[in-house]
Amino acid sequence: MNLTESLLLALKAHGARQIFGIPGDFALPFFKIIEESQILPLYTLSHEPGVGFAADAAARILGGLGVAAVTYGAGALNMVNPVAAAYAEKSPLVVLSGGPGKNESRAGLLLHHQAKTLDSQFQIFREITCDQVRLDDAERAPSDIARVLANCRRYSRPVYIELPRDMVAQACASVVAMPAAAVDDEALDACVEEIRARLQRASRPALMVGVEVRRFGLEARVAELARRLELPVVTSFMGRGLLADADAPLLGTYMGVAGLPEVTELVETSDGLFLLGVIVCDTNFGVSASKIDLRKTIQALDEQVTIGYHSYAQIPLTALVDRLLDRVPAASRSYSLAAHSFPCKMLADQAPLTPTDIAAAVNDLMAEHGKLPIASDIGDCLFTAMDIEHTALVAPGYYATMGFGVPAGLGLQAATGQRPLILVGDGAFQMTGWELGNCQRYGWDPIVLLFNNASWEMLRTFQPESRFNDLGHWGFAEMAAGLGGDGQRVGSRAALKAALDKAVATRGRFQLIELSIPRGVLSATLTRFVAGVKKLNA
Ligand SMILES: Cc1ncc(Cc2c([C@H](C)O)sc(CCOP(=O)(O)OP(=O)(O)O)c2C)c(N)n1
Ligand SMILES: [Mg+2]
Repeated sequence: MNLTESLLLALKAHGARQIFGIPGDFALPFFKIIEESQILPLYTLSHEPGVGFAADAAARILGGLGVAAVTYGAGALNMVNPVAAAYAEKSPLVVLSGGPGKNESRAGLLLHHQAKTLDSQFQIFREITCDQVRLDDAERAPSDIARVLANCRRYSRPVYIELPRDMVAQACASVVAMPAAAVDDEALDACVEEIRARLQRASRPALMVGVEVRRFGLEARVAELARRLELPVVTSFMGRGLLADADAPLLGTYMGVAGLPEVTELVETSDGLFLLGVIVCDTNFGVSASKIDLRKTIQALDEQVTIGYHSYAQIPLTALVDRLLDRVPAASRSYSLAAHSFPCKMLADQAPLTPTDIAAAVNDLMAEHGKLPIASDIGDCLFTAMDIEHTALVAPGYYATMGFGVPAGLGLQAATGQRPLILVGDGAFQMTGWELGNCQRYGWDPIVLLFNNASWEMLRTFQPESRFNDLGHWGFAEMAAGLGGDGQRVGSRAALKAALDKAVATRGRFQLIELSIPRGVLSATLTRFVAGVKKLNA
């Protein structure tokens, strides 16, 4: 077996199900082995940001590893932003980069794709990954790969693997997975007992679930725990979509002043707020009407549990949830809450479109045809998603990079085989929407809702006087056919309903519905968000 095959088998054993990539001369040798070995399917896309976002989304939706394969220099450095997004949002993404062979630097020439030194790329990725390795020693490679992939899964953060092109076909032993890190049983018990005592003492305990619950595949167990503890559950903004299909007392998504009043009230008045796998960041908490005193909460994140002024170290979320379930008796009755009612039954008349109409039309579509997993870009399309029924959702809710939506939708379909719904603004579509041109080769057929307000509208809400937020009119619908799909521009509710019905009925080609939204017409959530931020900053 050669080094690349050993690596591919290890990736598969650690939960990778496909590779997204763009080759280059430094990567051709290992791409050849990927293609010929058929250990993992390879999907090439058109621009490395799309490769990174697609691989990230595949990791998020499957709870496995996402794999992004690129060439050295121009390819890998083109993907820094998606890897940084994966790091910030705790997505287990593996970056495979080709690299110069051992002797190439000895010729004394600068190499093409070299930025500063031959090691610069490695140093850049050190900053946005939790572990890195250059596979320049076939003897050491199996243990190096085992360590790096174990850390990728354990910390749910990206890792960087550089494959010098003179190493990829070297004979190499298979990789033996590292055993899971030991957990101190007594510390775990003490931590669980203290959490239970805190929750029992609280008069208004509540559970907030965040991204780590999905990253470690804990949704069903956390739903069971919420039922047993009889805790109302909310998701963080980033955690939207969590527990969508679980039998859990889910109240909604916490968004402070921008969110549902009953959710805001529950979270901000709770005297026993249990943050499970929640990243404590501004998009999750920045819009709190009353500053939540985090010192009064229980926070479990990054293998640490903080209660008040003290912390328990090395308590993985899985071990914590499992031990809580061991200690909390099964519920005698099923505990559920009145589900929040979302906009629905859109009136299919000639009225112009608003984001709330779009959410209602999507809810009607899902009520009739079943839920669709959603990949959303940032912008008002993501705020609109807060009015869509709970369903699997991948979105860069915290790192907030544009360009995620379309490639992430392709990643979802590659990973799950399910047809996704993609929500994207016109500005973000201009960045990576062209990846739709790859759908035909792979038989992907997402339904794309393109929110066209001819504007960087989110920016305009903060700085309305700036004309540079005007994007002008791009004929996105007309471009769809050239990319191998079907496009339609709609400006009324009736036209939207008809376009969605046609899209659902058409399989095998992506369906792009360009939604003409009048300037300044915002979703209810973004309207509340902007008003809330202005009030908090006043
Ligand atoms: C890669 C990238 N570049 C720039 C930004 C800044 C930015 C926003 C965030 C605040 O940083 S929101 C926004 C406008 C988005 O426009 P569009 O996709 O059309 O959506 P909408 O019209 O709904 O706003 C920009 C440019 C970003 N988030 N990501
Ligand atoms: Mg826009």
